[in-house]
Amino acid sequence: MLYGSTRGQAPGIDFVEAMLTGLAPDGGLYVPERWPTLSRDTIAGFAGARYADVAKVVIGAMVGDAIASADLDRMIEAAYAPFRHKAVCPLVQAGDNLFLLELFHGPTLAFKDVAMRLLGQLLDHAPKTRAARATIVGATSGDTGSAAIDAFGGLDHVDVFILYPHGRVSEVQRRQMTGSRAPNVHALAIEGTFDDCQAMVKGLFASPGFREEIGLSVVNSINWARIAAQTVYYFTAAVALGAPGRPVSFAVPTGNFGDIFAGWVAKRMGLPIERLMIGTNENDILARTLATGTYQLRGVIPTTSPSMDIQVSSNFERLLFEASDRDSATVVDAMAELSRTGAFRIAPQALDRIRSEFAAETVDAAAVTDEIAAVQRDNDYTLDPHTAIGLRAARTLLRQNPTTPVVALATAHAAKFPDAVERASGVRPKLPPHLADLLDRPERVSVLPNSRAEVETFIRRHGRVAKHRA
Ligand SMILES: Cc1ncc(COP(=O)(O)O)c(C=O)c1O
Ligand SMILES: N[C@@H](CCOP(=O)(O)O)C(=O)O
Repeated sequence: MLYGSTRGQAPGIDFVEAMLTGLAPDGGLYVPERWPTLSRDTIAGFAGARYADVAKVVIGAMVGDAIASADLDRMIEAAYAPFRHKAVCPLVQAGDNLFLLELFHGPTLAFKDVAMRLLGQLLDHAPKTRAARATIVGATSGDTGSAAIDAFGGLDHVDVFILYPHGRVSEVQRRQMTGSRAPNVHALAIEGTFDDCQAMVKGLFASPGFREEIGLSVVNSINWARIAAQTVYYFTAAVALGAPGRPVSFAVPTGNFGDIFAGWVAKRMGLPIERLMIGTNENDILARTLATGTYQLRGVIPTTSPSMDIQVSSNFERLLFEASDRDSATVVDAMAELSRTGAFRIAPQALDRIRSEFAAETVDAAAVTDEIAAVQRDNDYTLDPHTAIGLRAARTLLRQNPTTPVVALATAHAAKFPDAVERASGVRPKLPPHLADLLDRPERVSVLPNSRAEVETFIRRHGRVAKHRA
């Protein structure tokens, strides 16, 4: 099982190398050279299975022989043990043929835990087997960072640097990052947007020699291992609703396009997914792209769903590669055009393919408020603003086709965004007991300008891995 870059200029490597490398040396994103598939019988066999057991099969197909299966199975068991719900990612009914897939039962209350807990296990295992030490970086609009800090905090051969946009995350998200006492963890508040943070992370990989010097990897969904782990819950949800005998659609609140791309991967592996619905907030580059065929950057607008205040939707590169018959020259040209002009056009055939599998809806702040209020009133269920976007988009899909079940991904616990939720519903959601003292924990954070050079210097100065390697 080998992985190659969407930009076609990096040698094929196995799953573990792809995970440790993060971003390919040519600036592209790793994808399997050949898509693994699961037979109809295998998928049917997931009915009633434990989440971890489904994960062993689905992730195992993507890992190939890069990790001994007994080791992988052990790591998967350990990854999902700390989840607060026995089903790990339970499905709850929200209406006729309408379901919520709760992905927030991990330690930091967002879907990021599902992949990050496993990544923590895999990265802890990999340096021992490949004799490496690692420096992990991540750009976050709040959730990836908290999940990474929780998963990697305290590991002694890994340093973690998380870049978040100063003043643009919720208080709970910020404190989850700045409240860590682990000496290997560094929360960096960058004077810029999430897109600036993500550009800086990508820039660190392009900085001559830096990647090798510090053993750099990244925990965003540009890392293939994140996508692989996020694929599993599409299988468990669809099978619970009758797949493979019955198609299912998904509505996904979307920012960096990682979570919904994992759904596309599940479909490519054999899961009968009818439609993948992109739900966006006012930062609606993906909805505009589907409507016009032009991927065009605009300034980021702060919204009540801050984790999705993203314009540069990194994983769209993977979809573009697939929709363009895996032609890396098309991707290279598009990405060059994007950096030169802030936009690129998608060829008509590729656009048709994308439109045949995906739909998109922009859900503005007023609709988010309505959705939270209505679900609180009608179902006595408290939505977070990101989940409200997914659910609103799911209702649209259901109106178009009431016979196919639609699953909306519930990507965060309402308590991560208590102010927006209380304003909409009148209910102030409480943090679960393990985070009850979060707002009293002392904070540790470094505020840095939007400058790659300054971040690079900070990592060299504060990273134990960097010092060890020097
Ligand atoms: C709570 C929440 N929902 C949805 C998303 C969107 O996910 P993705 O970036 O994978 O599209 C994010 C992060 O981007 C998030 O943190
Ligand atoms: N919403 C994310 C943004 C980064 O997304 P990722 O899935 O690519 O890590 C966050 O909360 O950090």
